[in-house]
Amino acid sequence: MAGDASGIPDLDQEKYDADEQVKIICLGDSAVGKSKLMERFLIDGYRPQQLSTYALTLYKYTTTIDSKAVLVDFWDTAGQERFQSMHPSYYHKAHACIMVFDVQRKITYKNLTNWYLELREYRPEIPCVVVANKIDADMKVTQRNFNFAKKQGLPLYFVSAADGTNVVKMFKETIKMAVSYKQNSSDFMDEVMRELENFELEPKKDLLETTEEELKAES
Ligand SMILES: Nc1nc2c(ncn2[C@@H]2O[C@H](COP(=O)(O)OP(=O)(O)OP(=O)(O)O)[C@@H](O)[C@H]2O)c(=O)[nH]1
Ligand SMILES: [Mg+2]
Repeated sequence: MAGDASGIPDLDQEKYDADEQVKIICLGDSAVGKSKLMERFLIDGYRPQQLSTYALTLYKYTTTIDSKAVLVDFWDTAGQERFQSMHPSYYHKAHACIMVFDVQRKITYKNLTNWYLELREYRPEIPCVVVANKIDADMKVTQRNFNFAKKQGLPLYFVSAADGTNVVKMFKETIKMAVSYKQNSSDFMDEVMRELENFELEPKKDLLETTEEELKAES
């Protein structure tokens, strides 16, 4: 979307208006349905912003939590299997992670271990949810035990991007966790970032005024 007359892009204006801003990343093998899940959730206020034609899509979403305006940046990537791992900047300052596997392909479940290890290398404490996608293809899978989530103490959601089952619930709960993490995290770097964000510059003294006063004082 084009910027307004003052030349300030809309996205910056949104950032300015928000009380809180969080970044949520999405991990998982190729074709597990990461992008389809985002599209399903954002279908009403859908505004993808293609930062790179190659690997990264950034989705903006605004919502209200406890009467505060929250701006969510969802980060989605493509073709991850080609890289085996993500660039560190993908994890940088993320406040929550959605880790997706495809209930129809066992290997995508097995690979969660690798994704999780990498996530924890960069973001040891952020909330992470495990998402079993494509349950529309076989509802029986919801009876199966997917121990990875239980073992790691992570919430598990059975969802379908195709028919929408649990998609809104999963995203809304993840956003809440991200906001709560951002506000309460005891991670040192996060605390520094929080301080910097809340830091307001003192009104600058008019330089000319100062000079005149100083001149008077001197004379
Ligand atoms: N049956 C079914 N198919 C799905 C579902 N979600 C995604 N798909 C299909 O799975 C394929 C991959 O979905 P994407 O969302 O592109 O997967 P991705 O994880 O973003 O893949 P990359 O961008 O390559 O990392 C597409 O053909 C989708 O139509 C679902 O809930 N049910
Ligand atoms: Mg994708």
